[in-house]
Amino acid sequence: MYLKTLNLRQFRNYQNQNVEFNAAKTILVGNNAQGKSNLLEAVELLATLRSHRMTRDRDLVQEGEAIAQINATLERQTGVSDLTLTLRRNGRRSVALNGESIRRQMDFLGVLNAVQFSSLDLELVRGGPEGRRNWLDTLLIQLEPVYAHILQQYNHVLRQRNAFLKRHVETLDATSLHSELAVWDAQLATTGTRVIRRRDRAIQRLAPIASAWHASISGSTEVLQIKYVPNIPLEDNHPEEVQQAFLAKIQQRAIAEMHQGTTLVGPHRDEIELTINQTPARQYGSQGQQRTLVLALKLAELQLIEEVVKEPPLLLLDDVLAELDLSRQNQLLDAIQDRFQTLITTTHLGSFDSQWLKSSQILFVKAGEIIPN
Ligand SMILES: Nc1ncnc2c1ncn2[C@@H]1O[C@H](COP(=O)(O)OP(=O)(O)OP(=O)(O)O)[C@@H](O)[C@H]1O
Repeated sequence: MYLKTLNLRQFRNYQNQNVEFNAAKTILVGNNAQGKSNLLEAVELLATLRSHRMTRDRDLVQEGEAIAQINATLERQTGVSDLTLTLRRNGRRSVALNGESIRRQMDFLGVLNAVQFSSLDLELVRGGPEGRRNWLDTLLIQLEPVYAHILQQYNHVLRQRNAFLKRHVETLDATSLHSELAVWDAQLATTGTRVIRRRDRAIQRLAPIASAWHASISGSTEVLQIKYVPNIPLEDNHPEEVQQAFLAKIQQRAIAEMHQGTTLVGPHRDEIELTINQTPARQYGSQGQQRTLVLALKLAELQLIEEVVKEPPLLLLDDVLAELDLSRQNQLLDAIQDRFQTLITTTHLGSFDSQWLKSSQILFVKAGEIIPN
């Protein structure tokens, strides 16, 4: 797939900016805080309706404005699509495809696919499980857009169950609490099972690809394993069995839940374990080795999305090339070649190979404006 144009209106520090992409690789150059990452973030939003920066919509809308709009034309094997995402300070969003407004956001997801890679991704190794769950969920949204809906339903039930626990844990006796909770338990188990099974399937597919990339980058000296460790024990990926295990665990933890007034069981407490040579990646080795791991994950995401959607997704490289040593840079560049349309941000062109510079479109970014070369 190929992103042909992008228009940003009142988005972050862009007032009204058109960009035409005319090469497989576009390098956005500029000093810090000029708007390079903002542009990549806009593309990420079109692909996933999420931003890895975890910002609220009111931060995406330009200061002093009520509405921001991101518009793009995208060429796919099936034809050209026009995507529009409108963001509002009050958090309400609307999406349109080819000028027609779309009611369900999941019908918008899956039109543009992109893999985003920034230095924040190192948190996948160093940070807590929430970051890894978010990463996997964002990938799943692109592999199966219906997952966005499934996750939303689960989170909705989870919030309501938590609110119920908080409200009633002190006012109801244990028997009434149990019987009322049973309704929420059933819904939590049904929606949660859908989340768990999809996360499991995605990791089953991603893990071998990531391990292969990792072996190739590290010269086979290190073995990367990615393991889905669901909060509900998962014997096999059968819906009834997962659901039963879910309900059994809720029973086990009932006293603790009442004591703490919050839901302690379910995929909001899942972990995705990353190990290198059987040691947790967080504890294993240098920053360089952790970067190799993240690079392997990103290359695996690219490959898996391509396998599933049958077209190469875009790659958004936010200031990461300079953080990789030369050999890893070359591994990445070899893997990309001209197959994946790539948008790259950098503060200086010095770290780029001259072949790359020759074949790339170079755009200068200054204070929310793009100045062509
Ligand atoms: N809602 C907003 N309204 C106006 N300006 C904004 C808004 N959100 C962010 N900005 C501005 O955008 C700029 C940050 O841009 P961005 O994060 O894209 O930086 P960058 O060019 O990628 O640089 P770096 O290398 O530091 O990441 C800052 O000047 C910030 O003040």
